[in-house]
Amino acid sequence: MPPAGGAVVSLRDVTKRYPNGTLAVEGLDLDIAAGSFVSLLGPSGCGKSTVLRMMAGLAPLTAGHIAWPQAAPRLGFVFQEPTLMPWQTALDNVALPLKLSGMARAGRHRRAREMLALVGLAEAAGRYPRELSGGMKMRVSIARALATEPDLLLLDEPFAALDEITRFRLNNDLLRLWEAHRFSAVFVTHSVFESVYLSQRVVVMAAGPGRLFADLPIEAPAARDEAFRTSPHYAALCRTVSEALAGGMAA
Ligand SMILES: Nc1ncnc2c1ncn2[C@@H]1O[C@H](COP(=O)(O)OP(=O)(O)OP(=O)(O)O)[C@@H](O)[C@H]1O
Repeated sequence: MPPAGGAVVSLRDVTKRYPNGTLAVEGLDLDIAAGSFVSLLGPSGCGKSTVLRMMAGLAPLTAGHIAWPQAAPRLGFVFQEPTLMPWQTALDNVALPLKLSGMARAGRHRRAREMLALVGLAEAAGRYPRELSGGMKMRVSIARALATEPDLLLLDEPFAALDEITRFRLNNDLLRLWEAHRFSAVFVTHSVFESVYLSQRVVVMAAGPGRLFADLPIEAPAARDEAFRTSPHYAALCRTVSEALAGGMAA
């Protein structure tokens, strides 16, 4: 099967077996439409992180292939832990990927300041990670991932360790960033509520081995806000996704 038209990435019959014999993912076909926000949802161990890591080139495939229809797409990765360098300021942490790509100091600092402003941390540029809250550290991590203007942003449960209020706020911030910049996003989560709130599409995976169980479009208003979060429509969508997840867990 060729890559789907308009896809930023296409996985075809992708299988991953780890060296210890664990079959983490088997026969996965998945196309991510350019500019879309897709959540990967599923029980612990169903292979969500493995899929993301294979897309990022951090884990080799055992079989199948991953096609990138657009030449040399830029990728950004946001991990569950913010993974900031403790001895560098927020500004230098955000500027790091730009430094690695060879951008001169003045240019990368200018860009890093813009990115920190985008995530609401303009005032914290000179602070070290130990001086930032968990939510602020995650904002720095997102700013760092966006600094290289990625075509595809891969997020692996970025908000799982945060309290609910911070999580809701960062959900909104991430959506605003996505609306403004329209990068493609693949967001791994355990949370039905988060997946429905953020996504245009929720891909439910089942375990043993990891595979695609359900593929659900989320037909909801373009503006996702607190009114949407408390609407009957949101509740109904969450119920549908929740039932698919229960089916995937029983499968
Ligand atoms: N480096 C590794 N070596 C061996 N097995 C691994 C490795 N990484 C993951 N696995 C196994 O592969 C399977 C899929 O793991 P993965 O982390 O992709 O799942 P997940 O759905 O992201 O889980 P979680 O939601 O708990 O993070 C699990 O059985 C896990 O134990």
